[in-house]
Amino acid sequence: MKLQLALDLVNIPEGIALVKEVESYIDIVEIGTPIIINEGLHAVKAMKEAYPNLQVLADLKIMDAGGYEIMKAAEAGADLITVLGASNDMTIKGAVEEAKKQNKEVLVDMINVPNLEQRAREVDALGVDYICVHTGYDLQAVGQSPFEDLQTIKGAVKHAKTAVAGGIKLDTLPEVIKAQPDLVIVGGGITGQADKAAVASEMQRLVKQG
Ligand SMILES: O=C([C@H](O)CO)[C@H](O)[C@H](O)COP(=O)(O)O
Repeated sequence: MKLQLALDLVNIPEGIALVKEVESYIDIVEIGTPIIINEGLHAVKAMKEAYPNLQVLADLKIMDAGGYEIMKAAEAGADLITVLGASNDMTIKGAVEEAKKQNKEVLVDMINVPNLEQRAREVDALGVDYICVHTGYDLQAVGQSPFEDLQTIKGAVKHAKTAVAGGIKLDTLPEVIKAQPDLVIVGGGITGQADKAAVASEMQRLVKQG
């Protein structure tokens, strides 16, 4: 099981400084969609240059032009790139094909997919690397969480690795780990804490313990 730190509400220098505090406790650093909107793929390039030993995920949430957008993120140094589960199969196929060419991984974000179990099976058959259940900020704000969705896809996905994101904190991490995802994604649960290193270190301990 791996731990991914999601950076969303910082600029490039703030993100690089934040990762310095938790570098040894995380496997993957995510350049979140808000950062990419603000800074472009330069943020991915800057993070990879600053931390060549960490994997960098570009949260592009690709919805169309799968192959082209994967190619651009790969050029910037991303190791993993997100594509939306709600996009067309042709988009996901194009993304997977290009990612394989570039030796990169595709994480399909199932945010707002209504027929989760069926779509997870379909996406799994397209050869993606990860399928991720995700409760976004707007649904977290009305009390939703991704925990039940994780159970749903665990029963449906046979080939891809599974991932979970959306409001995970230190106190809810044990419940998440029980469902045995391959990847746990945490944003505010680390970035919003006063002692980020202490929280990330404890999260790493729990994740490694499985
Ligand atoms: O993907 C995310 C969100 O849609 C904003 O882009 C976040 O990175 C993801 O939800 C993890 O962050 P937290 O919910 O703060 O853990």
